[in-house]
Formats: sequence, structure tokens, C-alpha cells
Amino acid sequence: MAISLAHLGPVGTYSESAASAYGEWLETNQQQKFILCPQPSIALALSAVAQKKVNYAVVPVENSIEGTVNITLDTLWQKKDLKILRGLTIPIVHSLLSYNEDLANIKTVYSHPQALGQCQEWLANNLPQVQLIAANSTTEALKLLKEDPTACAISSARAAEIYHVPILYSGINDRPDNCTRFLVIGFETNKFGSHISLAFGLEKSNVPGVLVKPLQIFAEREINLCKIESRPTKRSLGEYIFFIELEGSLQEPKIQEALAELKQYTEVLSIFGNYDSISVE
Ligand SMILES: O=C(O)C(=O)C[C@]1(C(=O)O)C=C[C@@H](O)C=C1
Repeated sequence: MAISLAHLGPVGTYSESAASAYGEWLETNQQQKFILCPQPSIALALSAVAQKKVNYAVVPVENSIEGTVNITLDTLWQKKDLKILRGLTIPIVHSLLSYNEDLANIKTVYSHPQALGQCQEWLANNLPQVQLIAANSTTEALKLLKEDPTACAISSARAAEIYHVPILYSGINDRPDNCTRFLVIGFETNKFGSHISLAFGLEKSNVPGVLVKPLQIFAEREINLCKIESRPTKRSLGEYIFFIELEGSLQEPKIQEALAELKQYTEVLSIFGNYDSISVE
């Protein structure tokens, strides 16, 4: 049976490109067929996998310019059974698309908030007076153009071709090497891979030096931390959950020891997975 992959739609999103790249990887490496299941939001793509309506969701987690996609981290924390099976990084090249060729007539720019954030310097320099309006995805933004002749949208060259919208400018992202990392989310627990993602909450997070001990556990064992991020617990102001990504495998004794020790210092500890990553050119 084909593997079903939920992702943010509709057709032409960067998330669809990431899900297709993972599907092609499955075909090549595991001789599995795949089908794409576009969803109206990242939250609904994650719900689809949480409710077992699909096998996996492929969702963005971090962009090199704009940083973390909060809904992905928050959902991983809330739905404790969901696991990360693989990471996948794709280059992101944004274009400015419109049926109106004269920038002087443009009053509105539609796009996904992440894409607007990744082009904020370009927008400030070239369209300083326009109103920026959030759309559910970069391709949903293109649909809004039909109703508004004074609008443009930020999306990909691929989406421009699919929806037949002229490209006014290409490569408008604020850094040329812009890329977004996606996660493949499902229920399987991998026991090896190059990276481990986890998160923990502390009984009292708002006291001096409270993070020193948990971080020292990794430093003492020369375990490299690639990422640390805090998100609010949503219970009260100033209380945080700490997300960590580290290099290593759950098979390694020093990692097992570190995680056992970490447990003693945390109120809740979730291990989201041990996984390898794919990089798409
Ligand atoms: O709107 C899209 O096309 C998406 O796939 C979403 C998304 C994101 O949420 O980060 C994916 C990649 C890019 O960073 C910009 C937008």
C-alpha cells in the first residue's frame, strides 16, 4: 500500500516540494509508493498524522532566516506520541508574483508569515508602503490575487508556473542561501540516526542557573548540541519548555547515560526521535 504523506497545501507549496522529495526518497531507498495529502494548515497536517488518517506528516520546523516554526514544536510537545523519523532540508527561493506589472500600483502583499519574514528587508527596500497580509500558505496567497488587482504575492517559481501568475522579481529572500528544514513525523521510534531531538520542562524554570546542570550533562560527555530553543509552557508567564537537538545515537552509552541523568533534573522529558537527515539541492 502507498505511504500517505500529509503536508501544508494546496498544490505548489514548499511543503509539497518537501513531501515529494521525501516520497521520492522512499521510492528509491525503500521501494515504497507514496501519495500526497495536502492539508489547509500545518496544524491540520499534524492532526492528520496524530489521528492516524495518514502515515506521516512532512512539516517545516526551522528556516535559516526566520527561525522556528512554533506550531511544529508546540504540537510535538503536546501530542507526546508523535515521533520524528527524518529531517529534510530544502532550498527556498521566493519570487514576487502579480498580474499587475507596475510596482507603483501595488498596495498589498500576501504570503505565508514565514515567507513574509524571509523577505522583510527586500519588502522594506522595494515596497515600503504596502500592507503585508498573512495567508495560510504561499500558494493560498496566489488564489487571493485574482480578487485584488493591486496585490502581489510571495511564492515560488514552481507555483507561478502551476497557477499561471507572472513573476515580477526572482530571488527576493533576504539571504541567497535561504533554506527550510522539515521533519517527517509519525509514530515509529527509531533507535539510531545522527541526531536526537528532545524537550524538557523544569519544576522551577525561573531561578538563577537552572539550565546550567542540564546543559553540563552534555558538555561533560562532549555531546554536541546543535540547537536550543525555548517555548512558553502556556501555563503561566515566564515558564518555559526547552527544546534541544544534539548529535548522537540512542545506541551510544554516553548518550544513554546523559539522558538518564537529565531525567533526574527535569519535570517532564520527551524524546522525539533519533533520525538522519536528507538534504535536497
Ligand atoms: O507556504 C508554504 O509554501 C509552506 O510550505 C510553508 C513554509 C513555512 O511554514 O515555513 C515552508 C517553507 C518556507 O519557509 C515558507 C513557508
